[in-house]
This record gives sequence, C-alpha cells and structure tokens, in this order.
Amino acid sequence: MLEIRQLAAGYPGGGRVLDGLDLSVPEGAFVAVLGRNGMGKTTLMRAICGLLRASEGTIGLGGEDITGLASYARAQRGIGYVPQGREIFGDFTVAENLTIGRIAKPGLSPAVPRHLLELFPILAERSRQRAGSLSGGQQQQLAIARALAGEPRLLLLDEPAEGIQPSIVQEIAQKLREIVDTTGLTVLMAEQNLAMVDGWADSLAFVDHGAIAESGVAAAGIRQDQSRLSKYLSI
Ligand SMILES: Nc1ncnc2c1ncn2[C@@H]1O[C@H](COP(=O)(O)OP(=O)(O)OP(=O)(O)O)[C@@H](O)[C@H]1O
Repeated sequence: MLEIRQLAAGYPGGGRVLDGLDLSVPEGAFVAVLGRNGMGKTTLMRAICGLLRASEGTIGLGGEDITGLASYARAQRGIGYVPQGREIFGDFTVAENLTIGRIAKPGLSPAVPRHLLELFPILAERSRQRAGSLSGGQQQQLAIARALAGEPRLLLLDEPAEGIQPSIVQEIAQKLREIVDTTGLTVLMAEQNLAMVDGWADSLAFVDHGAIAESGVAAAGIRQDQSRLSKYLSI
C-alpha cells in the first residue's frame, strides 16, 4: 500500500531531518513507527501526506508514485491524517467537525455515515456540543473520526496517545484495531506510548536519526523487549 524509498526531507535552513528512509506498509496492516523525540516521526508523517516536500526519494501509494503530488491530491487518493495535537476546530460543534471531514474530500456527500457514530458513541451523544469543550481523549476520538469521515485508504496518526489518560489510550487503540480488522483500512501511526501499540499494532518500525533502523518487529510483547526499548526509546 505504502512504499517509501530513500526518502530525504527537512526544513528550510535546517538541513535534512529524514535521510535515506525506507518503509513498506502492506495493505490492511496496522504499523507503528516508534522513536525518541526529534528523531523525525512528525516529519515523516508530514512528508507522506504532502505537507512537506521530499528532497530525494520516492513515496508510492497503491502502486502510484505520489512524491510530487500536493497534499490535497494525496487526500483525494485516500490519505487521511490525524496530526499531533489533534487540531480539531474547537469553536465548531462535534457534528460540524465531522462534516468538515466529509466535505474536505470531493465527491462525498456531507452526511456523516451512521457506522462512524456507532463506532464513537460519545461523539453521537455530544454531537451538538462545542468540540473545544470535550476532554482530551474525546477530542482525539473526534480527530480520528473526522479523518475517517473522509473515507481514507491509509490513515496516518501522529502520537495519538499524547496527553491522554491510560484507559482512553486502550479504548482508542482497540477501536483502531477493530477498524483495521473490519474495513481493511491501512494504519501508520507514530508513537512513543507502548500501550497504544503493544497488543494492537501488527508490526513496529524504529526510527533513529531520520532513517528506519529496524522494521517488521512484532508489536506484541514490545513492552518486555528491554534491549530495543533502551536502544530506540531510551527507556
Ligand atoms: N518546522 C520546523 N523547522 C525546523 N526544524 C524543525 C521543524 N519541525 C521539526 N524540526 C526539527 O526536525 C527534527 C525532527 O522533528 P520531528 O518533529 O519530526 O521529530 P519527532 O520524532 O516527531 O519528535 P516529537 O516526538 O518531539 O514530535 C527535530 O530536530 C526538530 O527540531
């Protein structure tokens, strides 16, 4: 589904953040990219969804080279993005946020599919409430549901566990697993919180100084893998 080869990307005046990064994500898989702060997880997510240009390398989606495409064209081809910090529209209602997720993708009707509200009952309950008044965990669910409302094939999530209480982390991880299993959605998540991936993701890739140091590592049991945890996460 996603094939990244020798990707290099960075920020103006800041040099390369990603350098020679290779990553493959099979269709229907739930893959998590783990790494310490500043190793390039957000930069990778932004490069995949087109918010940051690659200076070298290629990004393929479903067999198509999307490296040169603008972010809206990548969204049209099925990339959904849940950014770090969620970026929901706090002054709009929950329902309006979900509608924005629908209409942002040309060709979709504005009506939010019922199955999405069944998956996130708290959002159905609070649909008329200002999104900014939700708890952090509820806002994260809204950010995920808003991205899913655009019916992506590939969902990118950037540290969705950040600032969220442990019980809600489990709930969100379980929902993502359920969506992958029932719809065939492909998920690529950047994380540092092991509770979000251990037992939920299929496999892990470790990013170290802008490149993937190891990939295809089983997610189940990673909390006991002390040598990788100290090597890649300093814990
Ligand atoms: N807008 C920017 N301009 C310049 N440098 C940046 C910018 N954003 C990030 N960087 C730098 O790029 C490097 C990688 O940052 P990135 O945010 O991708 O890391 P990360 O692994 O997602 O870390 P975190 O977990 O802290 O979000 C860091 O050295 C960071 O300082």
